Amino acid sequence: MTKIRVYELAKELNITSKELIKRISDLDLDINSHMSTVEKEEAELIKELLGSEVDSNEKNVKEDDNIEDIEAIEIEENIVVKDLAEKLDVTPSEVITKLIPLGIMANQNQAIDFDTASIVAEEFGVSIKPIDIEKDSEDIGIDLDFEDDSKDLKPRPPIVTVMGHVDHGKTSLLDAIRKTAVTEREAGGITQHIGASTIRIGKEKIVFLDTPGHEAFTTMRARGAQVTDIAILVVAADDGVMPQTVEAINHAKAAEVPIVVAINKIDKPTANPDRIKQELVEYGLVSEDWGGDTICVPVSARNNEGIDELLEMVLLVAEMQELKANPDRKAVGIIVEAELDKGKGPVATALVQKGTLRVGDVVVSGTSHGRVRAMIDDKGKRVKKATPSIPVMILGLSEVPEAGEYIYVVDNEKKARHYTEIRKEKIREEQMKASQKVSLDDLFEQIQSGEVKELNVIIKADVKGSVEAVKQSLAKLETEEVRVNIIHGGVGGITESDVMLASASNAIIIGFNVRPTLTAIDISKRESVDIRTYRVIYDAIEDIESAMRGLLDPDIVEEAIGRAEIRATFKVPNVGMVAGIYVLQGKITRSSKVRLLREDVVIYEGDISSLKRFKDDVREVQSGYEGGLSLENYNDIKEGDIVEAYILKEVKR
Ligand SMILES: Nc1nc2c(ncn2[C@@H]2O[C@H](COP(=O)(O)OP(=O)(O)OP(=O)(O)O)[C@@H](O)[C@H]2O)c(=O)[nH]1
Repeated sequence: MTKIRVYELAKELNITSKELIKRISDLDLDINSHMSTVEKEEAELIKELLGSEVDSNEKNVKEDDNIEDIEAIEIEENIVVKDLAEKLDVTPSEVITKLIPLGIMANQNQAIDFDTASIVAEEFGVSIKPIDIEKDSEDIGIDLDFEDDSKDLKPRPPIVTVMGHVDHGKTSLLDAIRKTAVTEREAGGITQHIGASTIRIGKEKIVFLDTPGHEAFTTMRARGAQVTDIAILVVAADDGVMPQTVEAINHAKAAEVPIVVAINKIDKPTANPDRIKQELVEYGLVSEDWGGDTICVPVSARNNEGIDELLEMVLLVAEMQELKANPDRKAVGIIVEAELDKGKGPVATALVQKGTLRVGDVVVSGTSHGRVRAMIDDKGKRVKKATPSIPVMILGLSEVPEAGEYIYVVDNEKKARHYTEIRKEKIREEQMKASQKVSLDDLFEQIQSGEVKELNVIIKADVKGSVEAVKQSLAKLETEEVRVNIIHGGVGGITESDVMLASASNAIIIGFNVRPTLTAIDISKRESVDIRTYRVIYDAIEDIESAMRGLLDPDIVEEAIGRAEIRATFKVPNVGMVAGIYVLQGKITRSSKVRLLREDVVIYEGDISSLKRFKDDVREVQSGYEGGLSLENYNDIKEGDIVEAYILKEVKR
């Protein structure tokens, strides 16, 4: 049932809320006059009963309460008694006294809702109205950040991320870089892990992010922030381009960040830098000495070879990017890491993007705010200020902000608190909007309304051939309204990283004969990323084509009901292979359909032929229990395989 606020109804009737409440109780209706809202029907009834009476009294009311002359004061949805008193220019105890007849025993630090506040305010002859969140957040946005005049811009150090396949030497390279660049003066400092570090080369500085590149990219980009200026792609010269190398390339490309390639481990006898360059061509990275524009530097992180040259190249690329910021203004930065420290309370590392952050500044970041109590740099030193690009750990925040959130300096703590209130509201709105990400189900409407002009797709498959085949077929689906963009294709299961990339790029994920990991499923739900898995390429193409035309049929969708791990296998004469299972999540039922997964690749899809607990046949085995299972006409079951159980349901689109 729809509810109407007493305060709004009073406004409509042109009387005060207090007056309205009094009249409702005079009318002797079965309505609780202390409620801050009434049902819509009740409101209609009240209007009918009071309408004419109110009209004739209108003038008196206005004169009596004398509130029209005073401009309405804006207050938040919930306001602390003390703050309300301040706004009304009375003492907190005066407010508390007015609350008692309303049946509210509050102390000065307790919050009351808007409607109660409006009744109290009227007692003091003041009219209040709720803050216009939309308008206000815009105002505040302008207040927090603004375009700088180009004449105020000064060069700033580049912020660099190191990316690459596992074991290709990301950590070793970062270590080698730090060692090479440590100057005499800094040598005494103990490096502190704050999530990013600054190194000095002559007069220049470079800032390195510690977080593995693609995580830094995706979590931040998913929140709309972009911190990285340049990506160093590490490729081991003895191993070549591997799945995570490709992933890194696609992440950097999606974020439009230039790549400098470090061909690592050239000290190894099996190193073959030319083969790496050859392999990179396939991904659009053509080395300079081969006529392209990708800088490739051979290095050995182990022997400190080529590091100077690599850093020089990074500075060169930075120079071409003309990275600039205005250092003389209120600071704006991005949080790259944050945690709750037992001794220090909430701590967060911020990279200043523009302006200069100083100890004593009042800051807000998402729903966290506070006065900067102290700042610590990556050498563990206390510093008083941080200029553009420079990472510092900040102490003094009210709560742990999220990585990827912006942090702004504001005028005073009151403004900071006010902003966090608005942010909380925004976050609720954003959570609602998250469900508006692209999905096949509503693709057509989104195309029609002009919301989607490009359909971004990530393809994961069990073999490389499928990835290529899908890419080619999808490219043919382009229409005038919508372009199909394959932002990443790779071999293997659907991982957390795929989901984060999809979320950051508003993409859907298509899997062939592969399945998402449990974490990937969790995150996809949180980030509202649409994951579709198929066994046949044709089905996928058909689905996307129909979705683009708004022709998706009512569909049979599957609902995952549980997962179990194969803990042991036994050959049983006349039965075949029987597997000892442990149910990890949900349940496995005798009638459910199942998939057998090996490293997230689907190797069997079908039915269960028997399900047991000890010696007994059972209908289901629940999470946390062991059982035995065999598959219909299938015996290639191995320890470590995963059984995924699901049921099929018909849904209307
Ligand atoms: N020979 C040789 N070995 C290297 C070189 N750089 C790194 N390694 C070795 O390669 C292995 C992996 O190096 P890491 O730096 O841990 O690689 P990583 O990419 O950070 O690995 P993850 O953090 O697991 O993704 C280690 O055993 C290093 O000692 C190099 O230049 N030459």
